[in-house]
Amino acid sequence: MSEPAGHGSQTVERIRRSLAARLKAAGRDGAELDARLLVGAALGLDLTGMITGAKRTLTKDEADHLERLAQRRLAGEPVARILGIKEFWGLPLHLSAATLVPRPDTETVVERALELLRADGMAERALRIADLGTGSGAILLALLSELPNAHGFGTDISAEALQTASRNAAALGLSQRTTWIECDYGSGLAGTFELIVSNPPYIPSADIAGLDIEVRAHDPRAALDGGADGLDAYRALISQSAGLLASGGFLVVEVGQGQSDDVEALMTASGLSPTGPPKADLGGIPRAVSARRLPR
Ligand SMILES: C[S@@+](CC[C@H](N)C(=O)[O-])C[C@H]1O[C@@H](n2cnc3c(N)ncnc32)[C@H](O)[C@@H]1O
Repeated sequence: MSEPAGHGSQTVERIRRSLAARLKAAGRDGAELDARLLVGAALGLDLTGMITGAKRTLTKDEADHLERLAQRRLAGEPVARILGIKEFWGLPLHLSAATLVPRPDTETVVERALELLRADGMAERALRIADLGTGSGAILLALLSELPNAHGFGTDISAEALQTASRNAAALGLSQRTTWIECDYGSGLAGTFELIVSNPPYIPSADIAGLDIEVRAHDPRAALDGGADGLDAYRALISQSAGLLASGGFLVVEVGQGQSDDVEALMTASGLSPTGPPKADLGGIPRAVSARRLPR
């Protein structure tokens, strides 16, 4: 058993509050939640454990462990990277150095895809779904969790990202309905798909140096860099998708701020028909652009 920390008054509650104050003073967003997550991780406590154990004193080992995690957060590392896990669509997803931390905005792509399939009565069908640039598998696994008869094909140029996605599928009991393929967007896929989704890299190369340290230093560059105008990935994957969509199939992609018109124009130029205005994220920014290969 380790010695209690020498500070005497380092109770779970006090150290959580003091860590939140340090994170706030350092200008880190979400300081309260981050402090709770880091204390929970260092002490192996869930929310209930933190409430019932609020008055207990930390051991020196626990205090040292927490301080190491705190220093990483104070230096700008996102909590999801420190913990190695992030919740997306209510699903806990493991991360690796090769995967983007899935963002809440990306749930807009999942919502739009489900709306389109459900409006068309397709949700119960044995759909084939492709996710181009799948990363942790976030979008694909969220869709499979909602569509009981669908099979998902996730592609990525990163073998390490695909290993992480495959591990996430196994942890969620979805392995049987997934196939992971290392290739350039849709180039390694065969057959046709009722739904293709993608959240590709879309940051213009020159803008990356100006991003917050949490993104610039901790998300993989291959997940961010969209080329000179940010649209390189869309040029590649939209024309590929037009050839892979089944008749009546949908393409839904995430876009960066101000990119929706250009991406819609690329879809139209590839013979796809927009399915309505882009779906906005919670901040009101057009985020999910969708189109359909019209049934002949
Ligand atoms: C913005 S991240 C999105 C990851 C995940 N879909 C999500 O929403 O959290 C883009 C992903 O595309 C992958 N990628 C980049 N270039 C690619 C290419 N040429 N072909 C396939 N995947 C690519 C990256 O490795 C990364 O996993």
